[in-house]
Amino acid sequence: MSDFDIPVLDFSRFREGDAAARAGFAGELGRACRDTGFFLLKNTGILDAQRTAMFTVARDFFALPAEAKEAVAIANSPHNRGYVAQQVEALDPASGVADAKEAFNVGLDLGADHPEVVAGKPFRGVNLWPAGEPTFKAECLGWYDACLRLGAELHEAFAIDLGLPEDWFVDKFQAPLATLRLLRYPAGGEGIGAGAHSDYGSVTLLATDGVAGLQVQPRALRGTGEWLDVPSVPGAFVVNIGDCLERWTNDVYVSTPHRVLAPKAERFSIAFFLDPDPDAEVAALPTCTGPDRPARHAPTTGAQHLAERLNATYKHRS
Ligand SMILES: O=C(O)CCC(=O)C(=O)O
Ligand SMILES: [Fe+2]
Repeated sequence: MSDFDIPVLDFSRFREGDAAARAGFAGELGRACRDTGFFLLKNTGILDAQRTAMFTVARDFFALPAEAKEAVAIANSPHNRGYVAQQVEALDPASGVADAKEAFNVGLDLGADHPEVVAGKPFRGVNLWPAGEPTFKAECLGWYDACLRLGAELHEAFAIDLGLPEDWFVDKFQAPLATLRLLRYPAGGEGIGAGAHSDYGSVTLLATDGVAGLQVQPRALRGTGEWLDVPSVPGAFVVNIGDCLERWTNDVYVSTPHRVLAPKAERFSIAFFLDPDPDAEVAALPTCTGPDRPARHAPTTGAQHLAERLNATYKHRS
């Protein structure tokens, strides 16, 4: 396997396999996380029917009149939820080009009377929902839960690969900072779909409709101006490591820059960004540090890390 491979991993080996199969899966996963930080994950247990329904409601949402979408604009939420119109966000601000995509964010679904919402805890707030769209809300929350479970199981495999107890991450993902993001890239091939960036969280689970456009820049290509197309396998998730897990693993796992070209045909994708609990300590893992590898980053928390990454100008790696 070279730096250029985006391997396809079979999650049923981990979920249904014996200890040896689970260890084998974890080893392959670990290699992908160290090399490219991107892999495809098939046989996740999420049914095609649920995936189809999710894409259908996303398509219907973006087809609503602009006023209906603006009524749930992210500007109305202090907690990173709601609708983002085209040309509003620039994931690569240094490029001077805004993203052609539009998006809708859903966070952990807490009621207005939840103690952490009442207390005004950062990122803890109510979701914004378009009026009269109960199916939209139900599918979004169903997808959110399915991704949360899958993300938690993946962290068991990360723990095995990293030489930690299998349940090491469990108490760090009890009520995590996770964001579901529906994305629509308009047809036409103008500008950039989503500018070059790395993701902020621990891991991202991405479902796409198969329309090409997503590209990654593994370490070996940095500075060359060359990008690698991410292949599409029907039903499989594109999974990538984000900055939080890179930091947690003391840079053993890699959070790889990626971008989305403006597609010729309309393109939809459903991203799920999984960050740990707000108060979870994110400090270099004991198995990723040693005399030859001192901790490279100061300890932080889930909420602090996310706030810094959302507020800061995006990082530029040389
Ligand atoms: O839509 C995609 O394929 C990727 C989107 C992405 O990278 C992001 O929103 O962080
Ligand atoms: Fe991304």
